[in-house]
Amino acid sequence: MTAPGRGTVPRVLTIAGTDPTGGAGLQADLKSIAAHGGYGMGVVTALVAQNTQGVRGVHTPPVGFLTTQLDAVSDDVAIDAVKIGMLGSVTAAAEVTAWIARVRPPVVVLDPVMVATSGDRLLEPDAEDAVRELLAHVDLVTPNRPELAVILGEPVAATWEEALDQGRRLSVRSGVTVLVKGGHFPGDVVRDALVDATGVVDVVEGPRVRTRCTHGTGCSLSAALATLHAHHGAWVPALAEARAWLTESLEAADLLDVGRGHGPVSHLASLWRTAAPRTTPGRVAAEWWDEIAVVRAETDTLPFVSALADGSLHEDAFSWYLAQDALYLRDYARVLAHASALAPTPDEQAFWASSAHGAIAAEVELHASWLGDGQLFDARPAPTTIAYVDHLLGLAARGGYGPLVAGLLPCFWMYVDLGERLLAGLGPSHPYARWIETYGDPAFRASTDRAIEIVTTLAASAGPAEREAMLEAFRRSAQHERDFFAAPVLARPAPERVRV
Ligand SMILES: Nc1ncnc2c1ncn2[C@@H]1O[C@H](COP(=O)(O)OP(=O)(O)OP(=O)(O)O)[C@@H](O)[C@H]1O
Ligand SMILES: Cc1ncc(COP(=O)(O)O)c(N)n1
Repeated sequence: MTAPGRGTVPRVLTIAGTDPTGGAGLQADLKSIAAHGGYGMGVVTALVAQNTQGVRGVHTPPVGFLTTQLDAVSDDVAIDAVKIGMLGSVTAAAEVTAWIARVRPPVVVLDPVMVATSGDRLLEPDAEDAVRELLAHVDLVTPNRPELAVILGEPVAATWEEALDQGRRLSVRSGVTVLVKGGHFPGDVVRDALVDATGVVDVVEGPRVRTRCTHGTGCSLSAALATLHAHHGAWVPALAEARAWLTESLEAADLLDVGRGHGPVSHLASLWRTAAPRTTPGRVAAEWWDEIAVVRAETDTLPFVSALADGSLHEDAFSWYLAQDALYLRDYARVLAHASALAPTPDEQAFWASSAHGAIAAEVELHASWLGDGQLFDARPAPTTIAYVDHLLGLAARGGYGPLVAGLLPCFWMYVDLGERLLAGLGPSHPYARWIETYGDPAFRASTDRAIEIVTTLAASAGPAEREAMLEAFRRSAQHERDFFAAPVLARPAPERVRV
């Protein structure tokens, strides 16, 4: 989706009553205007305490305040289109008529709201004449089947053809284009027709959507038409586009799960379908974990990991691995300390500092308890150790906090994952139980969860380039983890032994 250029977003004003549940009236109009690429503005005629089940009360502010609202908009903003919905009273209708006559907005659509879907009246009976007078000042009127009859002072049309005929006569009488709406006629196909005074009829058909959620369809359609006319400059393409949108919005309506009566349509369903999915820390975590699925599977099947799991790992190979781990931890601790230095918050600074302390303490512990004081072992860093450490030191040198902490994450995450699984299958006399317990430890899990939280929260709010750089650092560290586990040679020839 490209950003709209200057002057390409029509400024559309709705003059309507309210619906605090957001399905009809002014709230629905604003969503509809936005869904069609318009800038929505709203002047309130009446406050309606209603929900999807019915109307509980109507509060009409003094009509003088309606005028103040209308003037506040027109004194400041160039209006491209107006939609008029619920007027409620004679005085409100007369006031809006006077304002329209004065301001002469380029396009005016009148939805002559009289009765809600629930059956509650939204227009005082004596205001019907005032609505008829307003007709002379509008470009399109969108009555439903009963409203068409009331405006003409005739019985409700029994058939679609009768409704079309009523629409034609209303257009001749008022000089206004009439949208005859077929929502109230039975059948699998729903028809709407634009009828003008010359007798031209343009019918747009669509499937009837099987849903109870039709609250506010008339409001939403008329607001869509006002906005789309500002885009297209004509009613027929505006209606075709609005109808296709309304069908999609009705199809998605049940998913909203709003209210227990006639729910609202899903005004933004089409945008939500095509918009990029929202990035959340949880989604980043799931995607990144999935991203290294192959590397994790390769790690799990390494001979070293299998032998460690069943306890058959030769002591020499384990010692060699531990020595590499100790060498790695020295630099890993330095890089964690670097992350602490770059951290944007005291909390994160403390976390990385404490992790740095944990890593170097683990190195000291490895020496003391596993490698033995004065024990000889091959202490030169293996190529895999050098490569992993160089990758992390490179991230630290480049100075970006995001990629750096993303690169630090696999050492937490892959270890805790492996440690927990090894711990779950640990037999009673496993020779490396104590070492495995370090990584399956709940405290290490808690640190890992915090590291995941920090990194994924950062990635979720980062721009695409930064997020990709973070993912790349994470991916490469995961590969280094795998290679680190692949490095020990299980049946080792007598190694060259030096003292650390
Ligand atoms: N179930 C449905 N499936 C498809 N389109 C529908 C359905 N119900 C209504 N519509 C369409 O919604 C629009 C409004 O129709 P309707 O004739 O119900 O007007 P309304 O009574 O003014 O609406 P409201 O429910 O807001 O009072 C029309 O375009 C109509 O064709
Ligand atoms: C403020 C206001 N305006 C219009 C309607 C009609 O919508 P519906 O007929 O779908 O209830 C309404 N219920 N409330």
